[in-house]
Amino acid sequence: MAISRSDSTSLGLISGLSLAAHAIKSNALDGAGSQWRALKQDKLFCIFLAGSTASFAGLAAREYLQLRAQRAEERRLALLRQGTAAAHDSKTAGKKKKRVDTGKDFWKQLVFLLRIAVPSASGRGAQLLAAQFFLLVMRTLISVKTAKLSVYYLTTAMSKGSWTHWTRWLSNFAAWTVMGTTVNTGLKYFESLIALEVRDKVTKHAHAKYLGNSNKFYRAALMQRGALDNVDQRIVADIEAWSANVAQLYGHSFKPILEFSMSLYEASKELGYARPVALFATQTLFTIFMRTAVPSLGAMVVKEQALEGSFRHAHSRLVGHAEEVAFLQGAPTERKILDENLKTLTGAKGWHNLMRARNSIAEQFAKFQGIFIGGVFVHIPFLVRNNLGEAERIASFRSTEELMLKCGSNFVELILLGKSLNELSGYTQRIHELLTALEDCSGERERAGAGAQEGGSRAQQIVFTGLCVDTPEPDGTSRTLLKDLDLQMVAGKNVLVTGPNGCGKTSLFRVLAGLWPPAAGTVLCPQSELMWLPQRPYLVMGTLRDQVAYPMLLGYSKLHDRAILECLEMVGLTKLVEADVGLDLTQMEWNDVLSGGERQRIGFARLYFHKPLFAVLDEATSAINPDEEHRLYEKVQSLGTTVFSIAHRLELRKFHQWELRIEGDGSGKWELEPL
Ligand SMILES: Nc1ncnc2c1ncn2[C@@H]1O[C@H](COP(=O)(O)OP(=O)(O)OP(=O)(O)O)[C@@H](O)[C@H]1O
Repeated sequence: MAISRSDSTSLGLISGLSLAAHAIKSNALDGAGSQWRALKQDKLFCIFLAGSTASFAGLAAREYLQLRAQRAEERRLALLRQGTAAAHDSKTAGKKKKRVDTGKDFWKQLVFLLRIAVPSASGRGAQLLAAQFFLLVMRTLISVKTAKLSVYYLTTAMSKGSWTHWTRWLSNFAAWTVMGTTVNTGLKYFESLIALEVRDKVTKHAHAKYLGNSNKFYRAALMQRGALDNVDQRIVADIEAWSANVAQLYGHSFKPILEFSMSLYEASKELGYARPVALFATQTLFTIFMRTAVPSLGAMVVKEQALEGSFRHAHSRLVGHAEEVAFLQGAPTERKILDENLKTLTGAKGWHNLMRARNSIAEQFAKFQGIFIGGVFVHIPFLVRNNLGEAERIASFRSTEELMLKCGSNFVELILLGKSLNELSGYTQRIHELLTALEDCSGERERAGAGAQEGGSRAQQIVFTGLCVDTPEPDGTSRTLLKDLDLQMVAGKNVLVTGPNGCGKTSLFRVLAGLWPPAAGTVLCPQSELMWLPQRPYLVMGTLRDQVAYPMLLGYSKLHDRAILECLEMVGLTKLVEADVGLDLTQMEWNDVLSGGERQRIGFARLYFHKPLFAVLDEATSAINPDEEHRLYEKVQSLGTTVFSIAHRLELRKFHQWELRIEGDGSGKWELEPL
């Protein structure tokens, strides 16, 4: 099969190209004429071509004009909103857009995330990557060998009419088919396993940061800005897309590298190295030039994911407030809000698709240019070679051409990996931003923690010393709620906190719990001995038992059932314990099946169950009738829990020894009086 290399390369590159140029010059008219004649003979095809081109162009123009109008309207609205949070967002989004590319930052961020995804060289992730690598090498071997042998045998069989060669082709084809199918299936399977493994590791890492000991999820919810907006979207959707992209890129970057090198090696046996090298140098230059014309896919991904997040958030809000909206008959308004969100999302995606089409033109052009130039480089030596029989010439040409085509398409694939990396950079930035922002929250927490320290040996009391509390305004401007508060709270001395709405009653306890950092001063508090009962107690997904034991999750364990039943009895909720299922009773959403008063009673049952030394009762009995309220308070006292209460009802004063009155006039003034 092989022809001597000196034969094939005896024609120099330049002289070969000048021969080709001469041939084109002499036959260009003939080429164009033959195309024209072929078209004229096929009128039906011409009509179809003209019709479909016209309708495509019409549709594309309409889409373009619509999207342009929509973008102009969005820009106008953004200008109107200037100075508001929305304008702030769009400005920061604009800044972000510039930063998304595959530069140095991207590689740093990617390495940072990959270290989380594959933490050790012997772990499951590394094993999967190694297995995938061997499969990739195997597939490349199969594909390169098949290309060369198959084409050679088949072309020889056809040109010589040789059954022997045809049978060789058949057995070769059958053998490689079985192997190829197995390897390709393995590759797909391992790609999905890698994607899952990467997602699992990165998501768990994000969960650990988000839901670690320091209430970062609370800060994330509080500071819904920048990297902490749509945390759910980033953790659920972005990490999933990033993992799938990484797994796909791993396979798709090794494959072209391997296939390119092996095909080039095989083809060089016929063509030498000069032609392929010249070919790929041309292609590199061409592709670099084309890439300057394409937009940044990373920036598009960032924007799209942010809009997806907002759309999802709008839906979640409706689910969370379904009852209020239904009472207010707000469905048409909510629909408008959701449709507006959808419109912004589809508008942005539509525009991006148009930009991607530009990208695709550049890509397709690069591919066809590769095939064209590749073809010319391979065609010339065989066109001028006279020392081969017809069958031999065709067989050698076809098998070499096949290899060079493989080389070419892999080379283009390799260069176009830039596109996939560009898309990946969008997800990478969003996830990296989130993890870094969660890391930064620690600073806040440390500052908060500096205020709300564990009491140590003084664990039987809560002490505020020179405490100042400011609101954490997202734009950096804050208001003073409390100034220089000195208060020592000892066991058995309950404090009633009063003041006008918004004066900072709850905020004082946010600082006490370490959720907000104090503006100045310190708080000493036995955190593990403090419990908070809000107006709307949180109900966890789980059994009735879990509602009482929260934050302990007992599930179906009956270990504490007696105590839990007693607590439910004390708050008058034994009716919830159904005869057949008992405390195993589970509801999809407890908030939907319990009334406001029942929810507050669950809160008290929880308090009785845990018996903390201190508790903050923040309007915790607002939905309970006064008689019951008294009994609940008496029980709290008898269990030895000292309380801070925020309450407006005068009847509750008798359960407290002190009143802390906050002025709420912006001066931060307060008064402490015995009751
Ligand atoms: N996350 C926040 N970011 C910025 N400001 C906040 C935040 N949470 C509360 N505030 C502001 O802090 C002030 C005090 O709020 P706080 O909840 O402590 O009021 P309150 O005295 O408990 O009021 P009420 O009696 O109505 O429950 C309010 O003006 C409120 O707008």
